[in-house]
Amino acid sequence: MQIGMLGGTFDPVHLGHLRSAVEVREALGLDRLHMIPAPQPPLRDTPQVSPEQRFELLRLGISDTPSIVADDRELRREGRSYSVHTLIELRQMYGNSASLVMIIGFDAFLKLTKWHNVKQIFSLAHLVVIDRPGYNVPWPDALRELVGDREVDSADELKQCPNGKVLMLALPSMMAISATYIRERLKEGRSVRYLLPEAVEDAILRHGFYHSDE
Ligand SMILES: Nc1ncnc2c1ncn2[C@@H]1O[C@H](COP(=O)(O)OP(=O)(O)OP(=O)(O)O)[C@@H](O)[C@H]1O
Ligand SMILES: O=C(O)c1ccc[n+]([C@@H]2O[C@H](COP(=O)([O-])O)[C@@H](O)[C@H]2O)c1
Repeated sequence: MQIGMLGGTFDPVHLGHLRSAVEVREALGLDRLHMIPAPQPPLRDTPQVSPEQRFELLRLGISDTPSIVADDRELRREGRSYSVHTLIELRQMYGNSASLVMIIGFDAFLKLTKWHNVKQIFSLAHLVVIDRPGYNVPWPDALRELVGDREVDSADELKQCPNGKVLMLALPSMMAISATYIRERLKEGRSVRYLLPEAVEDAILRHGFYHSDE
């Protein structure tokens, strides 16, 4: 069995996240992909839109996409949303023989050396890094050292052991969409149509999320 985890602030979830989730699940042949909102993302300010509201937007966005689930497990934990704790829970849930894959975009990968107990992450899961437009930069030395000889060339190699490998993955449809761009446009009262699922856009406009108070 092969299980994926795609964590995020999802403030809000957008088509860059969702299309990546569909393509990465297909590319790796994942049996299930958990999309997990972080209530208190460790390396940034806690968003104004609450964890429950961001989870609800994610749930609306995923709708009934096969094998992709909105997972609220981090909402049930106190404190900073450290991925290592989430991976421990998923490992307990799926057992030691499942191949567990943590998926992050290249922008998040560039900060990986700052993550909590990052070496333990490799004892729990593989890491798959997906390309993100605008982030074609060289790896810092500390990151190269952390990855060491864990890098593999193909998705098949992730199936041969439960954890510890790193795969850099270019997906066919990279999207230059970010939540920052969406928040900025909403603040300016501009259209966000086709950047996120219609149901998510409708809910954001109905609740008045991200609009300017001035
Ligand atoms: N357009 C995209 N293509 C590929 N990966 C993405 C894309 N947008 C976000 N990701 C990845 O999804 C994960 C969660 O992203 P996050 O919720 O922080 O969204 P974001 O758009 O980067 O948000 P923000 O603009 O607020 O920083 C991260 O690993 C990030 O790298
Ligand atoms: O565990 C950590 O130390 C850690 C540090 C930074 C980010 N993360 C996780 O990485 C995911 C993407 O984070 P972000 O800030 O890019 O939205 C999200 O699930 C975070 O909880 C985790």
